[in-house]
Amino acid sequence: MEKLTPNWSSIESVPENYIFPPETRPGDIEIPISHSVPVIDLSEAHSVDRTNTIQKIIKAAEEFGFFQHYDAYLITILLQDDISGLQVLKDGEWIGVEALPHAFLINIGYALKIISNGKLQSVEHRAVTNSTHARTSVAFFIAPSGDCFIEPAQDLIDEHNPPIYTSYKFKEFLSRLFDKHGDAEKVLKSFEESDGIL
Ligand SMILES: O=C(O)CCC(=O)C(=O)O
Ligand SMILES: [Fe+2]
Repeated sequence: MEKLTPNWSSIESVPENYIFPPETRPGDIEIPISHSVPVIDLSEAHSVDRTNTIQKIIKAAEEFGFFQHYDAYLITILLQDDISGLQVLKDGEWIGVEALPHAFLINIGYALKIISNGKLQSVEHRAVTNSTHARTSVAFFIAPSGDCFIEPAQDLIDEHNPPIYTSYKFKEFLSRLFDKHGDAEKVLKSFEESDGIL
């Protein structure tokens, strides 16, 4: 873990040239409400004949976009073109993230949320298609290996900040995720110190 976050507690600011002044930052986009988003029961994906579920997902992805989820790994580095489509869920509402060409968008994954002892939040997000312009995005996932132990970084733990999560092997997270049919919230809860219930 020390190798992953060597100077964590001493980092206080972001270099100036990495910061866009507020007036040049992209804004939020208003999201039209859709009542026709399909709901697909992913528990069927465990049955012997998964083809039907997979076809439903492919069709929904083509017509609507990429379903809502949290990223599971450390960070996702996302490169978008200038067609917006990414949306994040905040206070129960979907907010469109205006695309910023030539910039990377960094999403925090669950593993990093745990390493930061809950200081860094993972955000629920989705990507939607639009009927007039094709959109391309490239996601690069930085993932721990399956045998890597994920736990709150020692530098962030003291008497006032007890660890919120237990230590676990990353492959254990992935296998619980499959057991819980992709419900990452439930899985994360099972790794909380106060919970520990599978
Ligand atoms: O295309 C996008 O903007 C998001 C893709 C995404 O969320 C993912 O690959 O995890
Ligand atoms: Fe994602």
